[in-house]
Amino acid sequence: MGTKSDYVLEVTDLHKSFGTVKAVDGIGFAAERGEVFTIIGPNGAGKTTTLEMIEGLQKPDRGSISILGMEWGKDTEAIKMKIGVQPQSSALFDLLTVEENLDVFASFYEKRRPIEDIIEMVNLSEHRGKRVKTLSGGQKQRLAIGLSMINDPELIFLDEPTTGLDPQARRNIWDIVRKLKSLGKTTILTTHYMEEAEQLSDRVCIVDQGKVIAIDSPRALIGRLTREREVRLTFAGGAGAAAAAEGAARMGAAAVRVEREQDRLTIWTANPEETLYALFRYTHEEGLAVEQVSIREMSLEDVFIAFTGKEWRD
Ligand SMILES: Nc1ncnc2c1ncn2[C@@H]1O[C@H](COP(=O)(O)OP(=O)(O)OP(=O)(O)O)[C@@H](O)[C@H]1O
Repeated sequence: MGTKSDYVLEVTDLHKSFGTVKAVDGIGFAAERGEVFTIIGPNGAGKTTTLEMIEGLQKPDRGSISILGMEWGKDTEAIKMKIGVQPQSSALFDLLTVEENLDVFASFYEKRRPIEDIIEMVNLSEHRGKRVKTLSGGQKQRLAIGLSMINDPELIFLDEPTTGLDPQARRNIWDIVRKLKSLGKTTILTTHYMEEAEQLSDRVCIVDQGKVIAIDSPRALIGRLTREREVRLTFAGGAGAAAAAEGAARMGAAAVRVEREQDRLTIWTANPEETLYALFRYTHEEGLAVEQVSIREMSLEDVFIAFTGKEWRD
């Protein structure tokens, strides 16, 4: 982590307005070589506009973008050789086969990754001779990612590669992102799926209203949340047993808040272990049977809600 030369992409104070709408309002970040860097944010946060400026498709009103030390305008052709942008599915040639699509895209570049390699990497060996129009949504997305790799780029942009795919198809795409990482590629990802961001990202950048709200690893972001955990218990003895345990839980020093609904007890505590230890000692002494117990882990979704004040929806 850290020295300036490790940055593959540096974005500084980026601005872009459409009329009175400030789509991007001072966004800055730097992505390190080999990491999966994910931008998440609510609809309209400015993710696509940011990516399109980085990809050279839109011109910023203000701010700078450095890609492998190069700049759009000065080093345009050189940048194009070094980056890979996943095309929209609609940009694929429907009547051509998987292999023919790769051939066409390959013809745009001098430096190429062998097509054989790519087909294997995106797991399309069995479908190489099929026309694009006969492929499933997930297969098309895999081909699109394959096309972004055709020039063997160092930096790859995947804009919502799994949107609309079923869970298995999404996981197949995750495998490809992990393979890219194992090859040492840097991936800039956007997604609407929190679980995906949490699973795949080395670092996550939360964007809201054109601004960066937080950047860190999923673990570190979750760690910034309050340390309280939610502990839930149900009791075989029903509401009476839960009420007795509720009294005991309220006596415990670690519990911040206790709620009971029928036979279910919910305790918010900064120290779940201590809380449970004290509570189990009590239930054991009183002969109360605990039926179920769980501690809810904080997720990236909780982080998102805490930082943006907005509910998340897939
Ligand atoms: N070409 C344009 N003309 C006018 N307004 C635009 C244009 N492109 C984007 N905007 C506005 O800029 C804001 C940011 O849009 P952007 O598409 O970058 O957000 P996003 O985070 O990618 O959203 P989503 O998650 O819905 O894809 C929105 O308010 C959007 O309506």
